[in-house]
Amino acid sequence: MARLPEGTLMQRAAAALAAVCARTLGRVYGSRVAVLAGGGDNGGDALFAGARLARRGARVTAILASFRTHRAGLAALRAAGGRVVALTPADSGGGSGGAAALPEEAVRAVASADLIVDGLVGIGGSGALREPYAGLARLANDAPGIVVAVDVPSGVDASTGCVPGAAVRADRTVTFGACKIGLLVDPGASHVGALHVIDIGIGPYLPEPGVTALTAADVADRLPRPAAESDKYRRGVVGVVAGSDRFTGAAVLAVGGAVRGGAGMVRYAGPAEPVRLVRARWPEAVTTILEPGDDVSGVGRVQAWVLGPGMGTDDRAHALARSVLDTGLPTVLDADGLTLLARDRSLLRPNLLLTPHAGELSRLLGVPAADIEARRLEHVRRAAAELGVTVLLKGSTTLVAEPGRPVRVNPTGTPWLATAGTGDVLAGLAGALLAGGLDTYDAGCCAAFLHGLAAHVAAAGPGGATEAAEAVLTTMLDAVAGAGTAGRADVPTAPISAQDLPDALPEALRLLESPAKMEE
Ligand SMILES: NC(=O)C1=CN([C@@H]2O[C@H](COP(=O)(O)OP(=O)(O)OC[C@H]3O[C@@H](n4cnc5c(N)ncnc54)[C@H](OP(=O)(O)O)[C@@H]3O)[C@@H](O)[C@H]2O)[C@@H](O)CC1
Ligand SMILES: [K+]
Repeated sequence: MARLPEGTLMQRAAAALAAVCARTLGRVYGSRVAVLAGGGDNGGDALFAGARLARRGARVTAILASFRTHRAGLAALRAAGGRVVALTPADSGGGSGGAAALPEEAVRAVASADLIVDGLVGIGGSGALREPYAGLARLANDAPGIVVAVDVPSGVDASTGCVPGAAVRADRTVTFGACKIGLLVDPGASHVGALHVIDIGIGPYLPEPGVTALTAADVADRLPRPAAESDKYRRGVVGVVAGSDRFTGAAVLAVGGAVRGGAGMVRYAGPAEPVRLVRARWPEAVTTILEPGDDVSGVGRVQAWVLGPGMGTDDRAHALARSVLDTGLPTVLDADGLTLLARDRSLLRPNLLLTPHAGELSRLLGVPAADIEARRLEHVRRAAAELGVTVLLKGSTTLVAEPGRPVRVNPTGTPWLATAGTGDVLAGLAGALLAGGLDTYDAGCCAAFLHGLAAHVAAAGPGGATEAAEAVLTTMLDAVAGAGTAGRADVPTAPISAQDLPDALPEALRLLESPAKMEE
């Protein structure tokens, strides 16, 4: 890299950025483009890209947020016929700022632009955006034009995904070299829009990432597959301790996730009413009625447990949970099981996969849930380190952390999953993968991946399932792996319920197993 002439990387970045802008505009000639340029190299990228668009006939106005502007970029823009609006000290807005403090010319240029290039700050940004950067970010968000962020939406912390103040909400983000962590982790991830990862030739020089994502091929490689000589015991028997007379659905859903997740056998143990319902919906499950005070010694041989959804948190539930954990077998601990653990840390064992949402992690760590949502990466890492186990933090971007390994971010999530009971299915599915021999880290990551894919399949319905899943498998994952462009398929979708997920899992698995389709 040191041998590349100065500016080569920026030229590659600007060329790719201009190409994405041109594709987005459709017709460049005569289009109106506003370039928001900060004082660093991120502004330089944006100005050079603006110059390229101006040379193709776009009417480009650059708004300079800082007195220190990238000189060569500014010269190129001017030479290509671009207009420049420089903000003066009075435009800084005295800290409170906002659009009102910006000159009319800048406001007009942004409001009337077909496309706005956000080159305010990139990986060199730190802390909440100051004025006038923050005001320009808000202006861009309120404008009707398409917003293309350069490297990172300004205001999003590239290394954590935290958004400490005003931030650009982009329709597209063109990022260079590698996908930054902050583009994958919420709340930053929800500012990114469609993601384009551009290889500018610095791959070999990048450090080991602290966050990674599994591709479809990675997941397919890891999934346990029955061999010719497999019997139900070798494929893995998963024991499910979930549900209660009050919460019967949790039992049915967790068992469903385990059955459809490929377990050789599912044993369910619980009170008589959920046992009846489990048998009605999943006749292949082997059930044991637990009377109050029973432990799991009579349940039979299992290789992994799913413990917690809907089981309650009273003393009996506590004793039952302890009897499961005392087996020492790999266990997915979810929902009420996590509440019990938050109250009694002596339940902690090695070989656990905890699957909290932000509220449950908040109780485990003694940190407000809002802090967890704002700094998800930090808190999932901290939970894994403090508890010494694998932690899967559910949410709009699910994260899986294990001490000493990179955090894995799940790329298949969808907002349709934010509905009651979906977590029970995830717990059952992860349990099936644990029983099949995956370790807690891979079981958590693969379960989250398949769960998200099944949700896309279910939301798209039979007509659009394949298209929806392929869109997730090809474009999005390529982008995460650093190879291209991400976009979501325009498949019509509808709300899903948790019970749709077990039924969608077989189709999700089939699509995952058809590499030809994924590589098209
Ligand atoms: N690395 C590479 O190989 C390549 C990198 N490339 C590009 O370079 C970018 C990194 O450039 P960079 O290092 O110059 O930093 P950058 O993101 O422009 O930010 C610095 C500016 O932001 C300002 N600023 C900071 N925080 C702020 C705040 N809170 N609120 C307001 N202002 C704030 C800060 O102001 P200052 O603190 O100096 O007053 C300074 O002016 C990278 O993202 C990519 O686009 C490509 O060309 C390809 C090759
Ligand atoms: K930016």
